[in-house]
Amino acid sequence: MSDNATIYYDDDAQSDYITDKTVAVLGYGSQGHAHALNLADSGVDVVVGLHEGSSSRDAAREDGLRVATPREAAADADVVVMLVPDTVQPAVFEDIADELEAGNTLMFAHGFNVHYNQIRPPEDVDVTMIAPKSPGHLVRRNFEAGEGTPGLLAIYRDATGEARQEALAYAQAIGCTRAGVIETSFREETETDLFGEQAVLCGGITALIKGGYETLVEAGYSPEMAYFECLNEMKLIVDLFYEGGLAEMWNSVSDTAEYGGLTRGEEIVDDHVRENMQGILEGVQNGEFAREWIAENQAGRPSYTQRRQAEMEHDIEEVGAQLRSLFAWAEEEADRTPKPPADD
Ligand SMILES: NC(=O)C1=CN([C@@H]2O[C@H](COP(=O)(O)OP(=O)(O)OC[C@H]3O[C@@H](n4cnc5c(N)ncnc54)[C@H](OP(=O)(O)O)[C@@H]3O)[C@@H](O)[C@H]2O)C=CC1
Ligand SMILES: CC[C@](O)(C(C)=O)C(=O)O
Ligand SMILES: [Mg+2]
Ligand SMILES: [Mg+2]
Repeated sequence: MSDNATIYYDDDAQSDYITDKTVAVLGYGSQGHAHALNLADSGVDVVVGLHEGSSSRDAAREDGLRVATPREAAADADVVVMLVPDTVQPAVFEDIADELEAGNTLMFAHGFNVHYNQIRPPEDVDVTMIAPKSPGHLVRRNFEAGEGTPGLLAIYRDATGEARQEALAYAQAIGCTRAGVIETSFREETETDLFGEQAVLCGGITALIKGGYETLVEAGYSPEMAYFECLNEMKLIVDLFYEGGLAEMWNSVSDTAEYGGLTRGEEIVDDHVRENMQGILEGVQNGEFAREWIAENQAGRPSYTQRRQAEMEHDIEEVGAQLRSLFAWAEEEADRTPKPPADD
């Protein structure tokens, strides 16, 4: 553990810094529904802010929450949490900005818009972040199971002198201090999060899976074999990392797999791949990725739409859907798995 890491747990938080307040959760998607429901279960007064035509309004109401427009919710609240997609946050901020009063808090779960100057919050408002290091649906699932989700805390502006205590109380209310909350900055959270999702967690891993699958299928092996080997078993291997680090995985696999993996892994992720990772990190640090993503949205998302479609049409998706429907637990899983938002 690095000497200067500050990690907070339940005992470090005083719940009344958030239970005495009204929190407006703007958005009811992956993070929004999890924060709103966990806060409400922790005794916080929550209002969900969604635009009039929002398809999430019914879901929030059915879950027993009060729903208003983002402006009304912000006007009612002491703490406003931006949990709409990063690309729509600047417009939502413009809409609610004059409802923020001195001493209120504007909160984020990711620093993109503050770090890249797409949102400039007023000077007299606290600006904080509690960023769960997890997809939102697991933030809710873990909380309901009595477990926690690790998170990050960052203070961009402490106008009231109480920003840290309030953010910690919020982290406790959504279950993050059960697992541990690390203090960081908006810059560090933004850059590491973007790098991680591009190079490793989302981009890197899907490219590795598809590369392995295509290599086997092109060599004449059956798509079903390739699917199980390169995608399905990935989850089982990652579960071992999660439980006990790299060592638990290496202990659990055969010596043959361990020797093959230790000798061949670095042939795959070689110096060239590491140079590419450096390039991705530089693009995040110098703002090139942010400018590209903002321009992509301004242009109506042409590249995003085309790449997303191609991903959905990859053979591995068809084979996977067929195989998963045969799993004995498929029906139970389908009931438990939250549906993704329709258009995102
Ligand atoms: N996804 C995740 O697990 C993680 C996300 N984050 C961060 O959390 C934040 C939220 O991300 P995420 O949960 O993925 O977001 P989602 O894409 O899941 O948010 C969708 C929600 O936002 C609403 N919404 C969309 N457009 C607008 C608008 N113009 N005005 C008001 N509401 C709108 C949607 O309503 P409707 O149904 O009407 O479209 C829906 O309720 C981002 O900053 C993200 O980086 C951080 C950690 C992990
Ligand atoms: C890994 C993707 C993520 O950063 C997350 C779930 O933490 C995101 O932006 O959704
Ligand atoms: Mg993340
Ligand atoms: Mg992210």
